[in-house]
Amino acid sequence: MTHALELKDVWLTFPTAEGPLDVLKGVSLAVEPGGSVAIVGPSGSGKSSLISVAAGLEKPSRGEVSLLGERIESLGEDQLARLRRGRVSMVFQSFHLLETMTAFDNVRTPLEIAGLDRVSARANDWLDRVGLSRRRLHYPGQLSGGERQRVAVARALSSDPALVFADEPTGNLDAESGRGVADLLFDLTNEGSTTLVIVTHDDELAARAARIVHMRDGRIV
Ligand SMILES: Nc1ncnc2c1ncn2[C@@H]1O[C@H](COP(=O)(O)OP(=O)(O)OP(=O)(O)O)[C@@H](O)[C@H]1O
Repeated sequence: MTHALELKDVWLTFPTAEGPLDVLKGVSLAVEPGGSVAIVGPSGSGKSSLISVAAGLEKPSRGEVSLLGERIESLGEDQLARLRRGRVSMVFQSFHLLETMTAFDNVRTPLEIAGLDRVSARANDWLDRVGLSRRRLHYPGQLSGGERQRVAVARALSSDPALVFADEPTGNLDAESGRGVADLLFDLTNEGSTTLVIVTHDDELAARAARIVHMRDGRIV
């Protein structure tokens, strides 16, 4: 595999009442395995759209998307799920934890679904690494924002994925817990061979990535 992620002339167009709206306008991007890339740009410039298309959450209207060496734009849901399972993870601004599950189960369940071994030991180990071993049996509603995001980071990284997409992972956190979550994301992905693609408004956070990609009006500039 030469690239962890490759986009070639990707367009994303939505129908709107005023006619078609081009949200991505011919974006090309190649990310080497093991690196980190920050995507920055003004609000509405297409950063979240880019990450959604790159992660396979949204189909491009035109262009090619390769994830871990495989073209994904014409894959069905099941094929895409199989490709991503345990190898591609997401961290969202709003955490996306399952409220009815403990922190431990939020981390363990995806590992089980991915068919990995030692799922309980891994979940405990990762909760420990993010500093939450004493909160394993707490539900998301019993955790602070920073703690919730640390559970989400443990969940994202516990499968030892090849690629992690993080969309404004510190956007809902105060400066101090944001810094803690950013430290974890960068340190823990650097430790392994995980590629990190992070969307952020925060220049300090972006500066920690090996490479910064600037977006403006649906294009990389
Ligand atoms: N489903 C949709 N239908 C129509 N327009 C959309 C849709 N999704 C996104 N857009 C538009 O696409 C543009 C880019 O949105 P996107 O969320 O990718 O920007 P962003 O750079 O991530 O912004 P922010 O930093 O504010 O999160 C915006 O103008 C948005 O309104």
